[in-house]
Amino acid sequence: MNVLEAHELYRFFHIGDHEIAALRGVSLTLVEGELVAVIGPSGSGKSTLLSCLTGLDEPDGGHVIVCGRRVTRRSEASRAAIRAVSFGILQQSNNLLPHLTVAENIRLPMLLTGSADEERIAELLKVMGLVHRATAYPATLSGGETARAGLAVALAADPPVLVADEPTAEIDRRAEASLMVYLDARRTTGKTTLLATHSAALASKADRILRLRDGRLDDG
Ligand SMILES: Nc1ncnc2c1ncn2[C@@H]1O[C@H](COP(=O)(O)OP(=O)(O)OP(=O)(O)O)[C@@H](O)[C@H]1O
Repeated sequence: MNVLEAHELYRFFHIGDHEIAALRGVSLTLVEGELVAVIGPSGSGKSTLLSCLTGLDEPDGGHVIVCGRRVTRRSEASRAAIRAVSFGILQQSNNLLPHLTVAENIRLPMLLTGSADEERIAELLKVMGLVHRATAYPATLSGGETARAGLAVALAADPPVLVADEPTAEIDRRAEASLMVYLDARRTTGKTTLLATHSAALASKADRILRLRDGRLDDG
């Protein structure tokens, strides 16, 4: 079953008279249980693509469908509602709310989609090596801890689609290995994952690699 579809996405940015075509007609389809990696040089449009897919950004052309619902051309509130139930998102900038502790940040996506599963919170804290930081606030975390906490938040609600921008950029080997175990487990339960990554190790675990160049996908 198709879980995520993008049809002919275009996104332009303007700086003065200069136009940047960040996405130029990107189409893709992800099915249940697929782990797909998007790779491409810096500036090729990976982050823009992920933002448009998850409704964090609105493309200038084309449309996106997740779990049978259109994401694009909707109000911000309705995009946010679809996002909460369909996506776990890890962005390059940290996705932690500053006034909540690590454990509270992990609990929040669960509360938004149902109820908090304290066992799962404990497991995510353990897998990400954050048990001792459960009651810490984001401002007091190291870069690696912030990245791992962000991952735990993205995985918290066991979302149908996990979309992660450079999930291993700031984490060590052990955390990367834990993440890979988690991603494998998602596959076997039919959950879909889309990663933008520069990590060859991570991309090699994917079922499929999509190559982005100057806002267009090569055949992968
Ligand atoms: N808000 C914005 N305003 C102007 N230009 C932007 C904006 N966001 C992205 N761009 C431009 O769009 C292009 C694609 O950027 P994007 O961040 O999607 O690339 P990327 O492949 O994710 O890069 P990286 O691997 O360095 O994170 C780049 O030329 C970038 O400078």
